[in-house]
Amino acid sequence: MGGVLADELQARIAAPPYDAAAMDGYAVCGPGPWTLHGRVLAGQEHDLVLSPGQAVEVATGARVPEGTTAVLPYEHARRNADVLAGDIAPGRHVRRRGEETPEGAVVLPAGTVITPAVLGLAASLAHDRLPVYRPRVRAVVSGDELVDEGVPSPGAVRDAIGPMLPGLVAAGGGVLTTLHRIPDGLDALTAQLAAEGDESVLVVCGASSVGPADYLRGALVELGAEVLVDGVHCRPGHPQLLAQLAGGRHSRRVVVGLPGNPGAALAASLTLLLPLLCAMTGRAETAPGRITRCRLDGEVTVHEHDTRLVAVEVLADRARPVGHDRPASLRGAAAADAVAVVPPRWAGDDVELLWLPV
Ligand SMILES: Nc1nc2c(c(=O)[nH]1)N[C@H]1C(S)=C(S)[C@@H](COP(=O)(O)OP(=O)(O)OC[C@H]3O[C@@H](n4cnc5c(N)ncnc54)[C@H](O)[C@@H]3O)O[C@H]1N2
Ligand code: MOO
Repeated sequence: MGGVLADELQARIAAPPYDAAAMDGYAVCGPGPWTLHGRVLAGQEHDLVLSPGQAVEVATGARVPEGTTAVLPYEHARRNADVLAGDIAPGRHVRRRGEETPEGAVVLPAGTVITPAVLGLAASLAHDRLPVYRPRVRAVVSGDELVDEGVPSPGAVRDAIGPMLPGLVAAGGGVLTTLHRIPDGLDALTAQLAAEGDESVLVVCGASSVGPADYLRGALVELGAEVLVDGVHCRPGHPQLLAQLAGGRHSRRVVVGLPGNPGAALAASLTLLLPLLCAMTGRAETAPGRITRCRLDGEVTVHEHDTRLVAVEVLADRARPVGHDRPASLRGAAAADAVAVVPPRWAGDDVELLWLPV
C-alpha cells in the first residue's frame, strides 16, 4: 500500500474467468417454458450442456452450462415441479468470459498509486506479487542533546522529528528504511552522508542553520555535493535545504535538510520532502476532492518578506488558525488539518492550503 506500480498491470486471466450467472435463479436455453435438469453452485465444476427448452438452477457466480442464453432470476420465475416459465431477454444476467477484461489486457499503467482497490483487482486477475516502486529514504537525526525515550534530564530534549518521519515519508509514497541518531560534529555527519546504501533520499534533521553545531553545509561541501535549494523564504522552516550528492557510489542521491526545530522540520517536510517524493512517484500532492485554496479568517501575523505557514483547521470552505504553531512547537500542527500559505504582506486574499498527512 502507498507505493506505486513499477510496471503496468496486465490481466493474467480473463474477467470473468468463465461464463457466470449474475443472479440466483435458472440458467435457461432459448425461450420458455423449460424443463429443469439439476443445480450448479458457485465453484462447482461440471460439463453440463443445455439444449433449447432446458434449464438448470444456478447460484450467483456459478459457471453456467454451455448453451445458456440467459439467467432467469427466482423473482421472475414460475416453477411447477420441474417445469419452469417466465419472460427473460436473451443475454440477461449472464456475465460472459472476458467481457469485463480479456486475458492479457493492460488494466492499469505503471505509476498507479497502490490502493486497497488496486490490491483487490490484482488478486482477482491472478497476481500473487506486484512490482512496487517506493523511494527508499534514510534519516539522520543530529544533536548531542537528543534522547529517544522517557523524561529528558535537564538540558536534554526528546527527539520529536524522528517519530514524524515514517508517516511523512509514507505520505509521499516512500519508505523510511533506517533512522540514525548521531552526535553533533562534521565527521559523524559526513560519514552518514557518504555511507553506502540503496536509498535514493537522505533526510538530515538539524545542523541546518548557522550555529557552531550546524555542520550540514560543511559536510556537503566536503563531499562535493551540489546544493540546489539553500534556504526558503518561509517561516517556520527557512533553513531547509536540498542537495544532490555527486558521482561515485552515491551518484544522484538527494539530500533533504530539515531544520532542528520540530515545527520548522514539519513545515520544511511539507514544502520540500513531500513534493520531492510525490514527484519521484508521480503522485498528486493533494488528495482528490480536497480544496487547495480558501478564505482565511482570524488573526494572522503577516511577515514583511517571507511567506508564513500557519497551522489551520479547515471548516468547509474556510480556514481558521489554531495557534501554537511556533517553530519549536508541534502543538498547533497536531491540532490542525493543514497549513495556510500566507504570502509576504498578505492583504486577505484566499490562501493556498498544504494538507497535513493523516
Ligand atoms: N543566528 C541564527 N540562528 C538561527 C537561525 C538563523 O537564521 N540565524 N535560524 C533559526 C531557525 S529559524 C531554526 S529552525 C533553527 C534551525 O536550527 P538547526 O537546523 O541548525 O538545528 P539545531 O541548531 O540542531 O536545533 C535547533 C533547535 O531544535 C532542537 N532540535 C533539534 N533537533 C531536534 C529533534 N530531532 N527533536 C526535537 N528538537 C530538536 C534543538 O534542541 C534546538 O532547540 O536555527 C535557528 N537559529
Ligand atoms: O525554521 Mo525556523 O522558524 O524557521 O524555526
